[in-house]
Amino acid sequence: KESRAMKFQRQHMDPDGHPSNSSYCNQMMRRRKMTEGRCKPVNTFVHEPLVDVQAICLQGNITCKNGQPNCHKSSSSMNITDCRLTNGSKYPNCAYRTTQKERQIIVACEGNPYVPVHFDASV
Ligand SMILES: Nc1ncnc2c1ncn2[C@@H]1O[C@H](C(=O)NS(=O)(=O)C[C@H]2[C@@H](O)[C@H](n3ccc(=O)[nH]c3=O)O[C@@H]2CO)[C@@H](O)[C@H]1O
Repeated sequence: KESRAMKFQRQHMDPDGHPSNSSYCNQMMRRRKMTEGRCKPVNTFVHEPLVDVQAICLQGNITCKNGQPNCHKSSSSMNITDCRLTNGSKYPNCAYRTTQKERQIIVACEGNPYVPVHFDASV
């Protein structure tokens, strides 16, 4: 069974990648298995070393969107790509808009070791 930490990495980590073109999201959402059964509407990939994203959990606690207190915001902005389902998209042909951004990211951390398990938002 896939751990929550490994699920976070599958869904959100792409340290060596970057959207070279507009099909980055179409390819990566399939490759990382987020278009099975349904097209995941929104997903962010982070183009930073895993250790830097794991270090976010050491930042001060902030409240997550779901009200839990185990979220943390990165101290600096990070290279990310937002993938957002387009209006004309029809399952199983999940069509995404690829947008590259530099944003601080907010993740939820859990467990021992205390690591990212959920991507909350970018700001
Ligand atoms: N505090 C917590 N502590 C621990 N666990 C927590 C906590 N909160 C939730 N989980 C868990 O995480 C799991 C999960 O998949 N949550 S999810 O909201 O659907 C993820 C969002 C995110 O993947 C994506 N998104 C969204 C915005 C953006 O900029 N970029 C971007 O990628 O869209 C998704 C939907 O918004 C679920 O099992 C829930 O129980």
